[in-house]
Amino acid sequence: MELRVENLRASLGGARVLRRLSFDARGPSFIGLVGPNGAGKTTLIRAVANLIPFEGEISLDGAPVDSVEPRARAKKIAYLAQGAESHWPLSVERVVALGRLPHLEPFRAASPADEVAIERAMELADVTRFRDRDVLTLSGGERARVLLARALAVEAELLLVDEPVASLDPYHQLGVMEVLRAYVDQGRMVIAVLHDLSLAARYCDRLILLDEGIIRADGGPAEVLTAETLRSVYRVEALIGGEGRGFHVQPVKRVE
Ligand SMILES: Nc1ncnc2c1ncn2[C@@H]1O[C@H](COP(=O)(O)OP(=O)(O)OP(=O)(O)O)[C@@H](O)[C@H]1O
Repeated sequence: MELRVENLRASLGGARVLRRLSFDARGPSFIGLVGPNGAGKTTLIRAVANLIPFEGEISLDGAPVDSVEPRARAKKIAYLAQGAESHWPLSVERVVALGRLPHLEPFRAASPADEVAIERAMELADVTRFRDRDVLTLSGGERARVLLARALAVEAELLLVDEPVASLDPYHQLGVMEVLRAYVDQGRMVIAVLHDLSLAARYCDRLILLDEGIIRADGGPAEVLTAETLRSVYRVEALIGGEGRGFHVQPVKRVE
């Protein structure tokens, strides 16, 4: 899978949110999209999912995303929105099964491959024990994992997730990062919007740091999360240490 973003621009409500943004990503890759509030992270992944109008080019394996037939696109790209909610009183299993919709032939029941994907996704997101529960009766963090399972069940080559760990306890934050890592290690691409810089650095192959609609840094976690970028982009002094899975960033003071 190859993703190319070339000269991407997008405006929302008359305001320019993304300004001439370009990057390429290839092969199995776990990309963390980081940056301060309002930087344009959600807008960028919504553009990649072809959910908002944009100028410039976004292509997947050479095909512009806006030219791909919607059902084919829904199989190739899964998107989990920030704070996504479930509004209907469906069982957990039914909600996760919705992730298979792009794969279903009209008026056909789920195939064995669909069943396997649904079971696997529930297992990965640690929600199998809730399978018969009404999703509306779950806690916020449990529901967030069900919605992640729905996105995993798509088995898309590109998974876009917006703040997937925001409402989770530490155990499940690590669990979700491991699940996303494993998804990439199966040969797919994940782009995750993350505010927890330590988690981002420890699990992602690459970080793209956005600020005011432009890419301010792009590279390995230690290259991107320097004292200088944390000061100039996030406006914080931070303690940075460790490497690999031990890498950590601890913001300690605001810079005015
Ligand atoms: N419909 C809209 N009309 C006007 N401005 C908008 C609209 N939607 C988003 N914006 C603005 O676009 C900018 C980028 O928003 P976006 O949601 O992409 O940021 P973000 O980096 O994901 O932020 P956060 O970390 O706070 O979720 C923000 O300043 C936001 O206020």
